[in-house]
Amino acid sequence: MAGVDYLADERNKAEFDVNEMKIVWAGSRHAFELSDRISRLVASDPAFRKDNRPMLSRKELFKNTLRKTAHAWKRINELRLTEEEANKLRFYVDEPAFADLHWGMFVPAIKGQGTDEQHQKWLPLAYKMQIIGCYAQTELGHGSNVQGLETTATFDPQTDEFIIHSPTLTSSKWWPGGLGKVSTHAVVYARLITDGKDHGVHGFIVQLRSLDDHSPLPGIIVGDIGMKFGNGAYNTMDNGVLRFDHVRIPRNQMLMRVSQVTREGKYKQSNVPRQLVYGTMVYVRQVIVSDASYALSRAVCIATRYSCVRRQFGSQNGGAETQVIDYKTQQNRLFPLLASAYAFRFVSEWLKWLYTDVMQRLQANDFSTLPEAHACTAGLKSLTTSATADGIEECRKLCGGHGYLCSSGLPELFAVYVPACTYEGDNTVLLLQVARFLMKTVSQLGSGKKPVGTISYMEQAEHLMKCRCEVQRAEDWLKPSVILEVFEARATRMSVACAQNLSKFANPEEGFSELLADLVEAAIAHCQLIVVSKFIEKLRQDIPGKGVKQVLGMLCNIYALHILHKNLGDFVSTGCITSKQASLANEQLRSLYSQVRPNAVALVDSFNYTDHFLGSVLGRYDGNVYPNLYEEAWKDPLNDSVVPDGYHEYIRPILKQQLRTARL
Ligand SMILES: CCC/C=C/C(=O)SCCNC(=O)CCNC(=O)[C@H](O)C(C)(C)COP(=O)([O-])OP(=O)([O-])OC[C@H]1O[C@@H](n2cnc3c(N)ncnc32)[C@H](O)[C@@H]1OP(=O)([O-])[O-]
Ligand SMILES: Cc1cc2nc3c(=O)[nH]c(=O)nc-3n(C[C@H](O)[C@H](O)[C@H](O)COP(=O)(O)OP(=O)(O)OC[C@H]3O[C@@H](n4cnc5c(N)ncnc54)[C@H](O)[C@@H]3O)c2cc1C
Repeated sequence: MAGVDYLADERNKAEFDVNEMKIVWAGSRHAFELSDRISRLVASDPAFRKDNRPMLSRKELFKNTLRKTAHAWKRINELRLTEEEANKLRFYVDEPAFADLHWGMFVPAIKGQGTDEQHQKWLPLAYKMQIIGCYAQTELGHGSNVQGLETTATFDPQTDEFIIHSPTLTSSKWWPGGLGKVSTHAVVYARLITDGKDHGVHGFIVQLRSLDDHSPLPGIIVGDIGMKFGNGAYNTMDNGVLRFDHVRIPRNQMLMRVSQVTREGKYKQSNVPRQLVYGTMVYVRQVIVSDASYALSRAVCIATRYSCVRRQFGSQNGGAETQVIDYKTQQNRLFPLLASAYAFRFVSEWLKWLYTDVMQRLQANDFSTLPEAHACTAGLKSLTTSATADGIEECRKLCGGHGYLCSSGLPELFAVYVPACTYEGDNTVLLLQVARFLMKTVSQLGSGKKPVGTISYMEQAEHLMKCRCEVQRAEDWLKPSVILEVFEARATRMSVACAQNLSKFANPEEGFSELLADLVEAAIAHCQLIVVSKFIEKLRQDIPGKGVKQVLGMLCNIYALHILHKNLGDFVSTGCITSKQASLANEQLRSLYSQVRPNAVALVDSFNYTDHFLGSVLGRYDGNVYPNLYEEAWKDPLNDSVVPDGYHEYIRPILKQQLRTARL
């Protein structure tokens, strides 16, 4: 029956204004309207169909992606979309493609590390896509250890050129998205060598392919690195391999904002920190935090709607069975993920602000907030992507058997998403960067250098080391001040314990290596505190709309108390809370689940996702799951014929043989 809303009862239960919540989720009325308009534009365009992806061979899949990307570019130009609108359009097309790296890394690398003259030369070409670029940093032998990269860029003063070379197999560039089959150019990271001296890794703009016939330029070997995890999924992307055999580029193609090589071959450093060479990664990590909230919210939307449709057990006197969402176990698995999606959304908004602020300061030669920006982007990238990858898989399990079908949308979402735990910095490696920042902060306590920003809580380290949680009743756990203090105390105590253990080692690096696992846990505690505190800050703002602030308050408490519950070891062993207070937190959590329950579907409707974007039969807006699931099955190519290909070759002979055996 077309047009029936099977989730209408659920929607009627909502205790808040969904339209206002949509605006809170989008960030502003403008952002909501833009996003709503562009998502509908994409959903209504048959060229952006994506349900057939898992069935396509790699070649068909890739060509399809090229077609869609070209169509998207055509629409962007025809409709004269702004940069913000074009980004949204690519987001809703929902297919990883070379263009993501062109716009997301190649252009930002030139912007961030190039000089004004380089901007003038390269950016107009890139903006018009007259050249297509990628970000070629990682090599076969080294990804995390950027300082260990082996590709060389040797200055030749005779010709005023750099010679780009891959001296070993392990120096082959390996992984860059868009490199394998599409990019005409790349920002290549290579060791700069002048006059026999190695100045470390720097960025260079290198042309890879002819702009006439797309063939690789002389001295360049380039190709795709092969199939990746999952059907469809990230295989739409041409992650590539690249080798250079003494390829010459003009001197002015070294990105020279951070350091320069003069005509005479002298190496000079600008008045800016060397770490700005890593600037593109900071930018992208910030974007990845935002993407985490979208990916998790998408999975949660599917699992929540389906959990309301799905009924199992509990029928009394012939009545309806229980909706699976009403099982406390389902709620205990689902609602913290729902809360996390909102938490990540708000922390990503704050992180975007932090990044913009750092960029403005950099323009004014103020580099003081760079270390904090690095620690926050690295730590939050790690925390949110790990939680999202695990969360998508949990949502799949929350949908029972049907979650395993591609038509649920969850397998592909997981396969596309899970490399986010690795790219832009392996999550453990990034947490260790946060840990270094924490250890440095602890070592400076009492030195007169005040910790600022997200680490300013450490200023109260003396108090936080000995304070006792005041909770006596379950409701006390609803006080933001109580939650903040226990999270601050836990983070401080874990960092200080690591610092104390480190001080037992004569060699600090040796101590750091020995304590890696503890350091990672301290870093996670610090990052979880940031997420909790930014959610609480959000709630201190004026949020209009009936019931909106109240329901967000519930989600904030669910996020914090669930983390507390899952990490009780930390909170209890560091003496931040007692086991009695832990059980009161759990009691409060159960009560919060009951309060959120009637709002669950409305909370996922607030993401405002179209059925096209969700790409899930289980997560359909109208909840009409079963007939569509049934219909979807018949679309599988295996069902094109009643008797499968291979029957005569393989099935029939077995059956015949069994028949003979049976007769014997
Ligand atoms: C969408 C999908 C596309 C995917 C694309 C990709 O994956 S692209 C490929 C993505 N690839 C990756 O993500 C690779 C991951 N690996 C890396 O990012 C780095 O090699 C590293 C950070 C792990 C180590 O760095 P290192 O060997 O230099 O060693 P070190 O630890 O000694 O640090 C020295 C100092 O620099 C500081 N600092 C460091 N980074 C930054 C920064 N970004 N900003 C500012 N500062 C930074 C650090 O705090 C320290 O400061 P201190 O204490 O002296 O004041
Ligand atoms: C889908 C995808 C797309 C990508 N796109 C690009 C791109 O466009 N451009 C680009 O340049 N690169 C790209 N990459 C590469 C990516 O950035 C690297 O794979 C990533 O930075 C991890 O580095 P690695 O592979 O060297 O991992 P490794 O560092 O080899 O990690 C292996 C294991 O060692 C551990 N480990 C490593 N170092 C330490 C340490 N110091 N302490 C403790 N444990 C450690 C890690 O935690 C991990 O468990 C992409 C990768 C993927 C998967």
